[in-house]
Amino acid sequence: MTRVHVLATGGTIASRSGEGSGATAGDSAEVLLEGMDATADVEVTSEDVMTVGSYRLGLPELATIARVSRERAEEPGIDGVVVTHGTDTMEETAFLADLLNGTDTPVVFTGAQRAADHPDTDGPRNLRQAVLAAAHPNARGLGALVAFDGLLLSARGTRKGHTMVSQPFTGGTLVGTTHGDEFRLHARPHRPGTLDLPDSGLDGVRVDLITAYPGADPAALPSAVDRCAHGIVLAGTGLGNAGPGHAEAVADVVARGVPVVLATRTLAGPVLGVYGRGGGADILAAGAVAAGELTPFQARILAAALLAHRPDPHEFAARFTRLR
Ligand SMILES: NC(=O)C[C@H](N)C(=O)O
Repeated sequence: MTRVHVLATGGTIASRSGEGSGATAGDSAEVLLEGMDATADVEVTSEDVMTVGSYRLGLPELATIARVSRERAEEPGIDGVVVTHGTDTMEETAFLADLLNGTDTPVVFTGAQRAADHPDTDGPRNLRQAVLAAAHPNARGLGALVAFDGLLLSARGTRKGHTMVSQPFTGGTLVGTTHGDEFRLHARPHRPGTLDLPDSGLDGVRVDLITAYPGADPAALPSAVDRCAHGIVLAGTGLGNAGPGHAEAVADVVARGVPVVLATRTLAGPVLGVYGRGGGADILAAGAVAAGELTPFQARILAAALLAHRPDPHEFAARFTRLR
């Protein structure tokens, strides 16, 4: 019999309104599975990793979740792993899990937009679809995925694009769809490679995200380094541009040994060094590494995972460019 192992981490799928200051995560994996309709032919086991809203997570917790997901994926008796997680930062943890997953066993993230005690909660349905996708033979080798409201998206490239609708995720590759108990594979996601974390995980690693906007102060870059950032992601405008002073600020922090990744705050498309006068061409010439098509949030996760190994700047640039 196919076995799927569920890792619960919290989020709205595990939250109830209760009394007091708003919904909080509290339901265990066991409670989540009690609310889910049984799945014929799939044995479901589970464990609790943590029980928090994903807006409270830091990099060490992301590393814990991603590592446990990989360890379970490596277990011979487990055919698929499901991670229940808050939607706010699912795109970060799922991408880290994708980077770490060198096995053929899929790791399928899911959650809910409406709390467990909401009359129209979407959690049990999403969980069931995630379990069925994780159990499916066609899901093998797909890395980490996000199953939500009938769609299965690649972890790489996806982002939360709406605060409250039932399908909040956008971007990424549409890998498959589920309809009832039927799962269909449409495409295989682009996965350029995997990596390991050191024993210390992401403890102590700091990567700051700085956004370009009209009138933005380029001093945000050196002050991030003063506050001990090991790396910076600059979310530029459009193709990866920023206003006066940013290219010089990039050159300054790169000279101090702190890598800068140039991403775009635009929803889709690659970073390209097209514009001068401080635009992307100058920022890349100042030593920034292009994020390619990675979102700023996922570029930050890749940068953190690489910086955990304390690479020299050339090694960082080469590994980032290979895995982006
Ligand atoms: N829908 C959700 O799961 C949002 C929740 N606040 C979280 O990210 O934990």
